[in-house]
Amino acid sequence: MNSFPLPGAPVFHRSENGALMIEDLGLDELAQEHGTPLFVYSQAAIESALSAWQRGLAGRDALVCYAVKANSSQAILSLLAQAGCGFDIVSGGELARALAAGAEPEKIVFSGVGKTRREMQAALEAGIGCFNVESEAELLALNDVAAACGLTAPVSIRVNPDVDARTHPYISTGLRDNKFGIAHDHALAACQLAASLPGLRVAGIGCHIGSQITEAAPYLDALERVLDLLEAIEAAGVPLGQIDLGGGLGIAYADETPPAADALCQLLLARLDARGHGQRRLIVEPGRALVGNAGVCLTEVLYLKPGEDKSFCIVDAAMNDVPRPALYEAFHRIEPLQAAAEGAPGRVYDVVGPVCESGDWLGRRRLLAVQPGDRLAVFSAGAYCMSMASNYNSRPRAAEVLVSGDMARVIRQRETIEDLLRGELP
Ligand SMILES: Cc1ncc(COP(=O)(O)O)c(C=O)c1O
Ligand SMILES: N[C@@H](CCCC[NH3+])C(=O)O
Repeated sequence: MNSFPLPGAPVFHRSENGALMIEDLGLDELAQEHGTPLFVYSQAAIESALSAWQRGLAGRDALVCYAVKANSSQAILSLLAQAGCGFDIVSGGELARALAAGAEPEKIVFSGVGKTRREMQAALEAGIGCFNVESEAELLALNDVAAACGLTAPVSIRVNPDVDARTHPYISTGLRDNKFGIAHDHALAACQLAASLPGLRVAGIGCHIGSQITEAAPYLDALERVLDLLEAIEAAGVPLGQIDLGGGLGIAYADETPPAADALCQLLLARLDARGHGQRRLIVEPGRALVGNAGVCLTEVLYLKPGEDKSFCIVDAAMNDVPRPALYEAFHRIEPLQAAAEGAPGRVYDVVGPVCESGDWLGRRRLLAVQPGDRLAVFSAGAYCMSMASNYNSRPRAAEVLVSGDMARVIRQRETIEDLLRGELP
């Protein structure tokens, strides 16, 4: 596995003496200064990922709405907002985070199958750009809330196009038996219902077929199906303005070769043009592709437990910090922060955390030449790690640092024991 380029290269690279670097800073120095486990992100990597989408969509009526769930830290949201990005939110909490980070309300879209009336009201009052509605029952509830507030809710119907995104079953969302979206066959009725409700304004149609998608084909299939529907719905008398193609573009955790964002956008735009829809407003909702390979989780080796059949490298980060391996058996590359001495003996380890679960592993069968006290980087930890981190085993959540060039700043303090106990009553 280690013959592939480092995820996030060239932002992540090794110096001449073998130290692992993020931009112009040594990761080991950052780990020593701020302690471990520690998430470290590159501002340049996030900005360059966003500009690939913006480049691919340049000259069009298009908006990139970052899926906040991938990493919802305030500093990351604000740097994306400053770069002109919109946001895809799925809760009142994400709405508050996006607004606090300086998001323009009209560049916010609200997805999710279970929006509460309270969340709908907050988003309406904030003046968000669109609600991506996932059921007829939700249309009725949103209409009630809008009427009660004296406002009109812009809605886009999220359809389930029944397309196989060819990704892990837990992160596939566009198949008929997933809970997401309005079934293809019900989309016309849903649009007609929305158009008949006085509190709603039909703004468009969309889909989101899954996450960590590494090919363009499922996107093109979904686009074709959405366009077929859009044409049928408009022919039936409901004009639909925009198309939202959701998020889902994958990243290279190992040897995956997902299309580049600008290339994918060009393919999608060419297909829209070919079908005569090139003038329509297009929204995309990437999450992982903007931040996933911009971050690492640094961890220190606590103990080695060599064995005849299996050896364990026990580190101070765990499934509560980097949950993806436990949840999806996901692969994250793991590298020592300092190069091993020439000829140092290596051993094949399972890299595991201190949490009391056999599922608490970060990497399996990794060849490492390490000693207790050495530090490691878990790569591709910018997306769906900190935002899914928990306090399981009463472990305070890690700190986060954002690097730009040779500057580093703490963007989230390490949680304390007081934080853990806050709000609890004896
Ligand atoms: C509606 C919606 N939009 C966007 C995303 C972002 O997905 P990804 O991080 O795979 O780009 C998700 C999560 O899968 C989602 O559910
Ligand atoms: N949490 C998933 C992605 C979920 C996308 C949300 N619909 C992951 O880590 O890969």
